[in-house]
Amino acid sequence: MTVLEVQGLRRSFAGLRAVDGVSFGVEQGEVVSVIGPNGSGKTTALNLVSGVLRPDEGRVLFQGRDVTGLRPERLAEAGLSRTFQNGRVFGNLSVAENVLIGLTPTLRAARPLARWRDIPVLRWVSLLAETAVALVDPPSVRRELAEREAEVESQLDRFGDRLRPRAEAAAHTLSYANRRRTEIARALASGPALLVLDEPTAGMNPVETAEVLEQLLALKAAGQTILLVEHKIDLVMRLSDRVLVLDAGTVIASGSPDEVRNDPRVIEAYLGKRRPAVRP
Ligand SMILES: Nc1ncnc2c1ncn2[C@@H]1O[C@H](COP(=O)(O)OP(=O)(O)OP(=O)(O)O)[C@@H](O)[C@H]1O
Repeated sequence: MTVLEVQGLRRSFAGLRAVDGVSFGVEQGEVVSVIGPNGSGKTTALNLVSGVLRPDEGRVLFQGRDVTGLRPERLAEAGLSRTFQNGRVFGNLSVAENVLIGLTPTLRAARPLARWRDIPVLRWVSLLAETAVALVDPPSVRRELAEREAEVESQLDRFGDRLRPRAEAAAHTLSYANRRRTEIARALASGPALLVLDEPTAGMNPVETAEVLEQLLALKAAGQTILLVEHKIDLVMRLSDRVLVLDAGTVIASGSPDEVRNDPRVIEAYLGKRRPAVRP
């Protein structure tokens, strides 16, 4: 089954074509990586897929549904979760609370009338209902949150000694690598059909990178569908089923890691701009 289908995406910034007619698909259980030199449009492409930016042209189909232009929170509810290049966490909340927030799209009792949020006239009714539920704290909400705590625990366990002992620590006290782990745990908490990761190992040392690679391989083995932007080519080659290479906003090559590694256009794009990225 095709989880994500991107058709002819375009997005310009002040005349600069950051993404210029990009099309690709992600099948269920696949890991697809997007690579390319700096400024080639990778993050913009992820932003278009995950609703952070609206495309000037093109369509995004998620699980067969046209979701072009939907906001990120609606996409999260539909099953598309993402992380950001710079590791966004809520600094004053604990690690466990950050992960709990990732479960918001799955809450039912705590978010009555959530589906009315997109209807301008009824939006306030939905907000009022959520506030009332928060103030009254009915047993159904307590039960739901207690159930969700088990999910938070299991996400923290995924990162073992790195996050488990720090569950109650404020996120601003974490190392950079642990913030990235917290962000991944938060994105996974809702059980997304598609996990979108923007440079999950950015700023990590080789040991930390190897650890994240193992965790991503475990996720892949468990059947998680992943779309990934990453500069670390060794990680991309080990993890990906397919690799998409962007240059100047267009797809210049796509295929298995081996096909892409040996593609002359890819070698040229990298050697012209970032010498050590691709090893022939
Ligand atoms: N909000 C923006 N406003 C103006 N220009 C932008 C904006 N976002 C991206 N760009 C430009 O679009 C082009 C593509 O940027 P993008 O961040 O998508 O590339 P990238 O491949 O992710 O780069 P990197 O590997 O450095 O993260 C770049 O020239 C960038 O300067």
